[in-house]
Amino acid sequence: MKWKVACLQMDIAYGDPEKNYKEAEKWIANAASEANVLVLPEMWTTGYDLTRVDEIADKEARQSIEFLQKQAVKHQVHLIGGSVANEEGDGVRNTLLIVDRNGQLIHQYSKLHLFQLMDEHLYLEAGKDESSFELDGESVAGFICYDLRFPEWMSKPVQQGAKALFVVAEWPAPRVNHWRVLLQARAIENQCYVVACNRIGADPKNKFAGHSMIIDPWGEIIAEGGDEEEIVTGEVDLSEVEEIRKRIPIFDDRRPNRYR
Ligand SMILES: NC(=O)CCC(=O)C(=O)O
Repeated sequence: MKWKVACLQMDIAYGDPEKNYKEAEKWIANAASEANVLVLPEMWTTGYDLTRVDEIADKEARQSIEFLQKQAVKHQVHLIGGSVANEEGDGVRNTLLIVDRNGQLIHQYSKLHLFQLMDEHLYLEAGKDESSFELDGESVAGFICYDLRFPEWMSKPVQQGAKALFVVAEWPAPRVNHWRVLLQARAIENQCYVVACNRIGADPKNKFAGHSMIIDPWGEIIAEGGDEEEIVTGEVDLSEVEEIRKRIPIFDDRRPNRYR
């Protein structure tokens, strides 16, 4: 399976979902002419306006799901639909929405690791979902920002067959070095593609890094964004994963009973 992927490295209006839906519509239309799997950033409907999150979160993510379904069908693209503030019965979660080109919501994943430096633990609930899902019959997985610092969590779907890991983020500029190195490390240690979309711009507390990245299973950077709004595109050829896993068979050589 080959995909042309695009990371929508967009700015996000703080606490203004209606403006963000309008902007995202333009971004999706532009990216759809270049790619068939589009990735939006973390919390793209609201940004990190957490003090108002009860007011502006999307109820059961309904409006966001409907928006993504309409865009996916209109442009015939799969949408790794970034994450949104999702108000569920027992609280608000940071939820990644995956919609395929037929408009089916094929998976939801709520962020497991809440990032205390950005107050997530004060306003959000941790998720309970698995990260893996199938896209065009291929096993892949989706993660959200701070999850990137937890290699055991990111390798879990890979042990079960995932060949590509999607990451959506609002990763601040002062730690861009961590972002780049960790993404490359996750690709190398899991011998899989990593497709990571980070926002750009600033909110009242943080300036964000951009530098969305598409990395192959050997750890080579196929494409990387800079410090501006842009669409970062690259080709993902999943047959490469098998090739690399044969070259250095780390999954055969693992000794899990010695790791605890
Ligand atoms: N939105 C996030 O989870 C940010 C994570 C982050 O900045 C980090 O350093 O980790």
